[in-house]
Amino acid sequence: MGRQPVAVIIGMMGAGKTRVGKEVAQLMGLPFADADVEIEHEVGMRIPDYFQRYGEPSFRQVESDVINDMLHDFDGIFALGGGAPMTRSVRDGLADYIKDGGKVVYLMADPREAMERANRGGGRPMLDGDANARWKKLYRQRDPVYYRVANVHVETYGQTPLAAARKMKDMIEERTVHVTGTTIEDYDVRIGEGAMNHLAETLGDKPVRVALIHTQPVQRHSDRARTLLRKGGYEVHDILIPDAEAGKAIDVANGIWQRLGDEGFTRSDAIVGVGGGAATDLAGFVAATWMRGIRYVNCPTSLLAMVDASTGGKTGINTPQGKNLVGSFYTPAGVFADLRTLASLPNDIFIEGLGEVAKSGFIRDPEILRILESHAADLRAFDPETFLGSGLEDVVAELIERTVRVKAYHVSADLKEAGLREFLNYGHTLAHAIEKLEHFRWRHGNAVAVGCVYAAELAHLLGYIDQDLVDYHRSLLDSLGLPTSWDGASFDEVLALMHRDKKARGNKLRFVVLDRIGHPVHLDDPPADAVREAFERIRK
Ligand SMILES: NC(=O)c1ccc[n+]([C@@H]2O[C@H](COP(=O)([O-])OP(=O)(O)OC[C@H]3O[C@@H](n4cnc5c(N)ncnc54)[C@H](O)[C@@H]3O)[C@@H](O)[C@H]2O)c1
Ligand SMILES: O=C(O)C(=O)C[C@@H](O)[C@H](O)[C@H](O)COP(=O)(O)O
Repeated sequence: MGRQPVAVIIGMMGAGKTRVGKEVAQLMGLPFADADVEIEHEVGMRIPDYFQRYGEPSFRQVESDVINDMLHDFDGIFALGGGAPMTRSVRDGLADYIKDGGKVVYLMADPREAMERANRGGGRPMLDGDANARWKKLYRQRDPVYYRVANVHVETYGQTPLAAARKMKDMIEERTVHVTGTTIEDYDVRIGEGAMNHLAETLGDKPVRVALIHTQPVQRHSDRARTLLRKGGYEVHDILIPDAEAGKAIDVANGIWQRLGDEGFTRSDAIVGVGGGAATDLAGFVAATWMRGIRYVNCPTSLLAMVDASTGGKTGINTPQGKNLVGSFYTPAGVFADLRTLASLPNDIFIEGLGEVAKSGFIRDPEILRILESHAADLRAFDPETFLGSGLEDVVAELIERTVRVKAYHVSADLKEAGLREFLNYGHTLAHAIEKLEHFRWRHGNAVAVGCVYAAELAHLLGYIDQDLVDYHRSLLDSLGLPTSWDGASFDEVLALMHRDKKARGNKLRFVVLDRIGHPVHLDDPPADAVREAFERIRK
């Protein structure tokens, strides 16, 4: 692929495409180009003169040629004239550009303001005659086309050009993973600063009430969600739940069911979960069970929830007998991994999330492992206060996107975990036992790190992998600040809990092991002595 614009801006005359586009280019340190200026350069005269001399069809042909050339030969921010997307060949060019990863941004300004600005400027052949009436007619024709053609929609009502440009920059830089599947409605995982801005657009206009489920440590992020929801016109019902695993409990779910009943939640209302994986697991569980299922959206705020828990539809609670023993597969309508929320995430909880990131590298995407290796020291030193705008932010965004893609790959093909999805459970057979035996004082991602080393030892004992790969598990996880050993209980206690793992069948244990990096396999009913010996090897 050659050069292509970082973003193409479309929208009505007067929406501010040039003004805002120039600001965006400056913020991103990129060149800016305006299609109309390029056309004037090409034809050697001003556009009104060209229109008058040769007419609109000839102008549209030149416009299309110039734009399609620029789509392959310009690598900055490119603003198009208001009428350009109405030409078929321009739309085709933009569709190909999107397929190659391009961003076509519909700049949606307040129509009244845009109309006034367009009429003030003059020199617009399309507005000859009654300018207001012409503008309104064009708006009615063009708005639905812009909306369809664009893959990024930036609403700037009442904002200054700089504020609009900042918002557009965030949205251009956003990454999206599309989750599909034959048994689910598709949804997007949006990753970026400001990703939460998509809340209302994703919930749509059906819900009247929205239950905003969150924990206390993420209060400032749920406050932002509440503001966005209120702006979207919803009646917001704030539901504070106990933090971390204490929130994943039947009495918490029961308390929320009572509130939803008392506060009149119907099937068309919705739930938004804001917080770490425990909060999003619980929010999803309540959504799955209330009236047998209502719409929900996750706003994960921990790294672990962003890369794993918020996506894929495993919802649930713990019981006194073990981790996640009650729950359902119920997919969200959208997931917003807003990187701004990481600016309050404590270092140890960030590092914990790297456990699931590494797991995804081991089972599917070796590039994740390479990124982890080359940025281990910076990742380990994660500081929420300096994170946003730092070089590390891009690295973390890339890791989140890649890990979510690994998750999407498995859940799209096998939502209900008939086989393939079990690979996401690499390291979890032991991890869940550790969490339970440690009374949930051990963080999930830390337990998964130890569990991956255990699975590697088991695989090595049974001849699947060599010692080097076991050592690599230890050295990589250790370099990230993750634990690789545990000695908190007897083998018999661990074994009893591993038999309650959801992969177990009858009296037989079932593990996921690797036979090489990126290639997991199922291990059914392994020899008892290997199961025990692998455990001895992860003890301190
Ligand atoms: N459903 C799934 O597919 C899936 C996948 C992986 C993990 N999980 C579950 O997710 C849970 C682990 O998630 P977790 O690691 O996020 O733990 P967590 O939800 O317990 O959150 C960890 C702590 O960090 C706080 N926190 C979260 N975001 C914060 C922020 N931005 N600023 C300040 N504090 C913040 C939380 O309030 C909590 O105190 C486990 O229950 C695990 O079983 C589920
Ligand atoms: O999505 C999955 O499937 C996973 O197994 C992802 C795991 O990382 C996650 O911890 C999940 O909650 C484990 O689920 P469980 O079914 O083993 O309870």
